[in-house]
Amino acid sequence: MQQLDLIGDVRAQGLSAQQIGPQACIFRGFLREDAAGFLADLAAVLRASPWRRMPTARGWMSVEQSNCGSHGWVSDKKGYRYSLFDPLTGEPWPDMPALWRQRAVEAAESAGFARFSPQACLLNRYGPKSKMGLHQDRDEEDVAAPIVSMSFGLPAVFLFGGLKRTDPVEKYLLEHGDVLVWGGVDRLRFHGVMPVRQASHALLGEQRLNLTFRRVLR
Ligand SMILES: O=C(O)CCC(=O)C(=O)O
Ligand SMILES: [Fe+2]
Repeated sequence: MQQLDLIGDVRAQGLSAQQIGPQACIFRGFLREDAAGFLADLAAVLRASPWRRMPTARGWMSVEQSNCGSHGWVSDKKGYRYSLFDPLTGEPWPDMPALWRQRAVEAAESAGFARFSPQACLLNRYGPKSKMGLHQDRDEEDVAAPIVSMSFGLPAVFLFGGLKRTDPVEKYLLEHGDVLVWGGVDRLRFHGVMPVRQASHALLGEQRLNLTFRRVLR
């Protein structure tokens, strides 16, 4: 089993890495210096593909979502899938900003996943009380690639379960600037987000933003 081998390097850069599974790791404050750059890019992404709430077979997502990259994750009454086009505009999704891609690739590499090449970035916007139920990320054909997840704004409690829905879950606080990477033997673990507590973040106000970078096709 491949273990994280670059935690030493990350620490040397003044960042702390918290291993939460054999191949899962939280890099605390990884994006501390990048928030302004990410927010500038976010405005451009959202001009092309605005926030929207997606329907599911059983109701509505509690988060607002968008995508950038060549592929975007979409949900409707028929189910979940990746699409080359934004169903709201009929246009391709906006490009993945270079800074976002670069930091996602660096985080993956720091967690032991070299040559990560994401095709999709799903954007989630959590207002107060928004949550995400336990699920697996399994709409991607390529589960050899990790998921890289970036958090900004209000903190949230991330639930990290096992490979079965009924396995016990661990709880980790994800804060502004944290990056979580999970892959390999941890790639299909159930996970979710507890309802975000109402508060105001200095930069982002009453919201939490989460970006997940995914390799869709092999
Ligand atoms: O918001 C998060 O931290 C996780 C989001 C997530 O699991 C997803 O978009 O599939
Ligand atoms: Fe997920």
